[in-house]
Amino acid sequence: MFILETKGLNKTFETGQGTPQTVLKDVHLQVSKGEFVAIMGPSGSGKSTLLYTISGMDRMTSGSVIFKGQDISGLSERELAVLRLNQMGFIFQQMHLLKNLNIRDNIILSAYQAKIVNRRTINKRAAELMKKTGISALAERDITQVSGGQLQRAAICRSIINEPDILFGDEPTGALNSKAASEIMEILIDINQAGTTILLATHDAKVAAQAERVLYMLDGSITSEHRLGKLNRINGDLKEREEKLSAWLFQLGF
Ligand SMILES: Nc1ncnc2c1ncn2[C@@H]1O[C@H](COP(=O)(O)OP(=O)(O)OP(=O)(O)O)[C@@H](O)[C@H]1O
Repeated sequence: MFILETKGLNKTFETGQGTPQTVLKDVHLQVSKGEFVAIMGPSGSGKSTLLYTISGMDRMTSGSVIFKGQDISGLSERELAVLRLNQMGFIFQQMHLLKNLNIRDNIILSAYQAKIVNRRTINKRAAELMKKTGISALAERDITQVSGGQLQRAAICRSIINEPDILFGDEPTGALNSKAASEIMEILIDINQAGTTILLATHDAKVAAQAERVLYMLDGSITSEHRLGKLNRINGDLKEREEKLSAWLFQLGF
């Protein structure tokens, strides 16, 4: 069963200089429930635009996006906002945490807004997530008083507090050193193994090698895909996966 499907998805930006730019071209994508999919491709190939369009943050020009059996192209802005709040999680670099709130309040804010469960449950869930991601001691800190890796952990807690069906990530480890990046990936894999579907864009083969399937985008289209299968954490086959992925990317000229 597909949790997410796009059919003939196109996105054209009006650039203001008279020449519209078509950034997504006839994208057909199918993501199964519980899958972990990475999107790679050169800078400017349309990875971020794809994530924004699929999640309804940006309007598609034509085509359709079917999420959990529902075509979301006809939904109003308000309906899309509710869908995103309740069923989707985002770890995007542009979506900063709020400066006037401490770490805990940043994490719980969207859950209070969603009102799916009561505040007591939300607070309990936030405490569990902070514990799991190792930031419990930082709950009261201002977001300017923690490291980039710690901030990213808080962003992850915030993105999953409403227990989304799907988690979108745009370079979720992009700004981090390699130790912090691999710790974040551990957390994402835990989330995926607990059942959340993950779709993330990355330039980093080490990150993508942990996904089940890697898609390659070129000039607005998905031109190729590489199936790696589920990561076996116990046997630690990451190095081999990374080598296979790098060889594939090399063939594609990446
Ligand atoms: N709001 C916008 N208006 C006009 N053009 C845009 C807009 N957003 C993105 N683009 C253009 O769309 C193309 C794809 O951009 P996008 O950010 O999706 O690529 P990307 O593959 O995510 O790149 P990167 O790896 O550098 O993040 C680029 O040429 C970009 O300039």
